[in-house]
Amino acid sequence: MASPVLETHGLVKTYGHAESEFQALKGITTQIWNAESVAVVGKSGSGKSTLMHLLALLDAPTQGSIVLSGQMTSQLGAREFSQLRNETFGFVFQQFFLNPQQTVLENVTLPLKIAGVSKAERNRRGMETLEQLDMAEKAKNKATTLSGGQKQRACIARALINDPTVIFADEPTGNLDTATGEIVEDILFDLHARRMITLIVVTHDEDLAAKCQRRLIMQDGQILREERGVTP
Ligand SMILES: Nc1ncnc2c1ncn2[C@@H]1O[C@H](COP(=O)(O)OP(=O)(O)OP(=O)(O)O)[C@@H](O)[C@H]1O
Repeated sequence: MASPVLETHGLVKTYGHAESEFQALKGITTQIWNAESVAVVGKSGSGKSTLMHLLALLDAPTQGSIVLSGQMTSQLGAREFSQLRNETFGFVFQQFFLNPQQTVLENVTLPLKIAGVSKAERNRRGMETLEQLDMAEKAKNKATTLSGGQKQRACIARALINDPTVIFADEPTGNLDTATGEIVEDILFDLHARRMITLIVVTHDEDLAAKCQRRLIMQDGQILREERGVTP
């Protein structure tokens, strides 16, 4: 039977203090199942990115809890917390977040460097992953010399390098033209299907959301409703 990879219980996130206080999430209880694809959709300001940041352990909730593979994350120390995040999650962002001073290979292998993997092993695994994404010949290029689609493929390679359980993609095609965006979508859904990677996508793009098995529709810091099924 499927088990949740992530569960949230009564998740509240409040930004600011006193008069400027704003409740961006108002008590979210949900599950993300192992190996499913989920889109988080809703109007601007509805809380999508805030929810993603909490699920990805990039930020802490004001109230409520997050359980990752059965483990209550609030009980982890800071070091365990970042180690778990580095080992379990891969990230693909609209803005790429590649270091322009570094080569593609250095960018892609950064999560391994953080995990303390030797340089030889980093380079071996980096090249293997770049080959899978048809990017091996760009390994020595500086990240700035890549096209948008190539940058996003480098980001997907970086997201994959630690063999993650979950990939978080925040508007992954937002900076790409339609054709390039579709190639990137195909890569992400192919990885999801072949490697059983859980895919959590935050997007305004209805076509992209429709390709996910489930959609969480957010409004004013709450999940308004859920939709299931992939639109053909
Ligand atoms: N650091 C912050 N300080 C104060 N308010 C914040 C902060 N981050 C987000 N907010 C507010 O929380 C609400 C939810 O923001 P969030 O970025 O999660 O929305 P979103 O649905 O992802 O929006 P978009 O689609 O525009 O990216 C918004 O009203 C936003 O202004």
